[in-house]
Amino acid sequence: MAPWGYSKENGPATWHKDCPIANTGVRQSPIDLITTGQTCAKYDSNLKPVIVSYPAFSEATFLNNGHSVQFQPSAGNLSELSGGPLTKKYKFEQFHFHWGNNDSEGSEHRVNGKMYPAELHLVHWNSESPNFSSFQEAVGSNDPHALCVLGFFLKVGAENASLKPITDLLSKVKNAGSSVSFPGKFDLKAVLPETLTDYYTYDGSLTTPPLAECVKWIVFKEPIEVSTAQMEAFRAVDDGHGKPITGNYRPPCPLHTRTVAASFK
Ligand SMILES: Cc1ccnc(S(N)(=O)=O)n1
Ligand SMILES: [Zn+2]
Repeated sequence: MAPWGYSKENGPATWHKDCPIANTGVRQSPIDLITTGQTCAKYDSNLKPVIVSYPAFSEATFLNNGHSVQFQPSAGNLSELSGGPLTKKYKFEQFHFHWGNNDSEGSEHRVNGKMYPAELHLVHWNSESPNFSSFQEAVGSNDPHALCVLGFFLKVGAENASLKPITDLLSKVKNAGSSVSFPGKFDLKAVLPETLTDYYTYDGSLTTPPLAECVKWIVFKEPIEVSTAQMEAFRAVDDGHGKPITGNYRPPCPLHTRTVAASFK
């Protein structure tokens, strides 16, 4: 079968052929984050701020893998995540983005049905587990919280100077399969809001194949601003079939018996 993607022929509605869990899973991601009514996110006063320790990365690869662009530091990176709903320390693996071809679509998670133009995912794996010692092993571990992904919505506004080194590099990885070694240092901490206190959290999955149900999701309420030009730079990245990646986001999945917790009222 052709590798998965986001076109009619290989998009989310076809993924079940290679990944049955797409249709049979009961904790699939993304979801629509509902804030009022019956199945809405429930305030949990025990939820603490998320703590990130992200020393500036000095060595990383920026890759267009045909379905997203990802920033992956070398194995030696010491970036860590803890706090929030987590009971363990997680190691940073990579970050990547999901976006649409216009400002009314692009994010994977939605808030009361609203999509943002893009969503940033910071992927981490539990570095304290006795059952695995790498990201790939974590994905295959069946541990319900092997991974933790931080999701940040992007909205159009002022230019984001902290993300500029990334958006300026997009033209260098226009072709699918192309990658560049990231020039100089990148300060991911500067991209994020100061305080990581207001978020939704729930048990879910990877949003692309293998769709493994091993992710503790933490989706932050406050969007990050980027300029129209920065959004346009994402929309010029190609998918390997001579077309721009137009909408690399999976539609929302059923909540089933899950509940969503909110760290804020
Ligand atoms: C690294 C990775 C693989 C698959 N899916 C995801 S995602 N979109 O759930 O963060 N991340
Ligand atoms: Zn993602």
